[in-house]
Amino acid sequence: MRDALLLLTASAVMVAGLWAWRRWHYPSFWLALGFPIVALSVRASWRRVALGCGLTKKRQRWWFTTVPGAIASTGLVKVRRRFQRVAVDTKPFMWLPLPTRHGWRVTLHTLEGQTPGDYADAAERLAHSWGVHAVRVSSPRPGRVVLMATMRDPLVTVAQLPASPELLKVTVGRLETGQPWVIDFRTVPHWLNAGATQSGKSNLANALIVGLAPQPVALVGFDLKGGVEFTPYSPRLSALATSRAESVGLLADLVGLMTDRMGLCRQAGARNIWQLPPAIRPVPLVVLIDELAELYLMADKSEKDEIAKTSTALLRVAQLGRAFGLYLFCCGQRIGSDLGPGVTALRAQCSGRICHRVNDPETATMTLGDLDPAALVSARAIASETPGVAIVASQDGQWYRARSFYVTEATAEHAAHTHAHLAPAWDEITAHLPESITA
Ligand SMILES: Nc1ncnc2c1ncn2[C@@H]1O[C@H](COP(=O)(O)OP(=O)(O)OP(=O)(O)O)[C@@H](O)[C@H]1O
Repeated sequence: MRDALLLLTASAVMVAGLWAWRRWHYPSFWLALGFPIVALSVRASWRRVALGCGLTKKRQRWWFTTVPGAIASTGLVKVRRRFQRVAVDTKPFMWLPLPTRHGWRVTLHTLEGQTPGDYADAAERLAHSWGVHAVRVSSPRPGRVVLMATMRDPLVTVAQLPASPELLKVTVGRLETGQPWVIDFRTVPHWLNAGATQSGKSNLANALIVGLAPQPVALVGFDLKGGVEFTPYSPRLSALATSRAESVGLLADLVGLMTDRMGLCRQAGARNIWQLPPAIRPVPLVVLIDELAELYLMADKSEKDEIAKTSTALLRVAQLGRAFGLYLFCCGQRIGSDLGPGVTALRAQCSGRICHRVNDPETATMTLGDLDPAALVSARAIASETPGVAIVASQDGQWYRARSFYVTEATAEHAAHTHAHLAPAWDEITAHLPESITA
């Protein structure tokens, strides 16, 4: 019976392999030999693995068992086989593994009382048992979990940045599942991008600039590192603030712009700018902030007022900006409550979270917040040899390991110069604002 099942499984995985080959043109070795062997060994060892990883449940079953019987004339105890109810370990039902680009995936039926969290807790144990790089858990519907195994780290090398033709949507890298890592501002309007120095934050901002530069959007920069990061991209930026004083003015403009767009939407009976007719729809605006902490740090008390204004304005943009086409991408080495209550409130508004390599667990905790604790462990494990690798809280509500495409400053600068003619002038954008705001 067991052999027949294995034979059936082998034939099915061969068919699955052929299908995958036709679809993705797999290397024939993995298809013809590697995957069927792996799939068979996964199926064959599932009982032991599930038992070892604590994923089985005791169930009462009718079973033939051996029980001691009468004492024979030789003095030995006779044994009898009896059909009786006993508690046996039951494993979750496993479907056939299917090949994926970087390994395989398999669907399981959860046992009563189990949740996807139980499988997520066991993911590391499963990865070690199967000898794979990582196992990720998702749950497409109640009662089912999908285990996605990656054979080796797919983030060691990632390909080149592809074109991003869709408005406000940029493919910035690759997820460890092999899928593209997409930053879609219309789905997740505000993002926090944290990481220690040399962890790849600016590289990600470069990827965004290259992706957004050919699109009909206005880009606004806040570069409190004295402008060293964003000044080379100024041809494509509609406005750039490089000091605290300039930031206060630019943020006041942004708040004014938001209020103006609110009025426009109200008059047209629209809930957001996307419901306005294209002829009167204002241009969407992506605000890139490098070194967020610089906006909040206070050298002496004289800066208190400026910081309060900055903090309030930025929070208002984060709270109300989405409907009026204002999107935030905030980068920083440390984004914590020690910078003041403004940062904590801003963080709560940013549902997109990216955590590169960090130096301390608190930064990972502050960035990834209340995500699965495994995400924090993963963030802490990012090696300094792999800049650009990050933990991303994605729009599907899950977290992923991902790596941005390598985009040099020269590439971003070239994109900024090539598409400079698409940068709307700031005076044009703010033309309707009252003098008191733009002054
Ligand atoms: N995705 C990537 N792939 C390969 N190399 C990368 C990647 N991202 C960054 N790097 C490398 O890491 C270096 C540091 O990256 P980056 O300047 O983006 O870090 P950072 O976090 O902005 O540092 P800082 O805070 O000091 O400005 C870059 O010079 C680049 O060579």
